[in-house]
Amino acid sequence: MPLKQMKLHRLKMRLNNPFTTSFGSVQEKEFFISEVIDGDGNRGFGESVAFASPWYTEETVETSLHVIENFLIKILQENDIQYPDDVTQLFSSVKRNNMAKATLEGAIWDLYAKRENIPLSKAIGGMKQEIDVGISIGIQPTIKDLLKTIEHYVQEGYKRMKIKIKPGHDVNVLREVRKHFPNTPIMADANSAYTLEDAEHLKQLDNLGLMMIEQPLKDDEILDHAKLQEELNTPICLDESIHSLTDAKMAIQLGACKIINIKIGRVGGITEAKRIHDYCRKHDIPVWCGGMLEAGVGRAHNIALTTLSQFVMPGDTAGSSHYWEQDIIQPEVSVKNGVIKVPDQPGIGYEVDEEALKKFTVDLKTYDL
Ligand SMILES: O=C(O)CCC(=O)c1ccccc1C(=O)O
Ligand SMILES: [Mg+2]
Repeated sequence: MPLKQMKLHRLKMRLNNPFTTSFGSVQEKEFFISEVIDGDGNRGFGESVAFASPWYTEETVETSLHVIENFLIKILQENDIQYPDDVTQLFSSVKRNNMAKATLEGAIWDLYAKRENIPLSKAIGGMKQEIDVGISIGIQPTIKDLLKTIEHYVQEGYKRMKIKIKPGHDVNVLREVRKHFPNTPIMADANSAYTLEDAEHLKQLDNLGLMMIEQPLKDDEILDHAKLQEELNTPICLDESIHSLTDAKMAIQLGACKIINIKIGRVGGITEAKRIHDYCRKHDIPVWCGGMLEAGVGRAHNIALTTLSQFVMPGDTAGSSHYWEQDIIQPEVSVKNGVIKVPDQPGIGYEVDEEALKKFTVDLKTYDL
């Protein structure tokens, strides 16, 4: 692929509502839109997902920029890319920093699909024309607020409700939720807030009919997750623990989880996400696509990934308007009855709205490739 230039648009956008997890709240979001341009004037887009502080993984907006500018761009300048999969191999000389890598790799995948004149979903081997999505609900000020919020999203048709939990705000809350919504598919996400010593307490979740509990323990506690899964009937789903196919293999073979949440940024790009997907498919492990409060470009990548066959559970890719007053793509991502229609235009299948992009841009850097 004749890559000519990479642009890094730094955007600042404000979420409609603060999003609260066991680790704190996010409302202002700074991130990068990567734009790779070829010799024929095609443009591919990617989006970075690291937050301002390293609460989710060790990466931040600033570490992403540091790694992209000083290492990853050089690799693209010094090597020819035949196929997007090459990028993962080339970037492997840089350890971890997966979100930085995925920022550039995603743009190259979009460019590749546009050059081939096919949707990104087809370029990666996806077959679905529609995908099912659920919604992730942050910690609310009161149980009453939470119940009202859930009611709203049940009415909108989202396919499952993900409720954030933390110590002191878990079994009690979920019991109440289950009482009001006896038949709604519900899951919980702890974002690493517990230790194995909480096993007895977490066992109380077993009679609430949850689809799964996501990431109860620390990201590197794969062994402890295996011990916890032995105690729990509720399936464990891993999020923060899975940075690579190697992590996924270890987690599955040790019995640390029964379900995996795949996030493109966390695993270093679409190619690695596909490899994890393929392994899970072979081993009958259901997967679903997680979210990082993305703007439209990242959302479009998640939609394409979710068209792969082993994404058998609703993901976190809610509609644009749930997050943003104005998104940066046209049309915005819309969800009807918990379903997104997969776009059939080339590449990510949504147009980047140049005016919106400009409006939210606080810095722009250009690198010749
Ligand atoms: O709606 C979304 O994009 C996902 C929301 C979410 O749960 C989340 C948001 C930011 C960081 C981590 C997580 C998570 O899945 O743990
Ligand atoms: Mg999670």
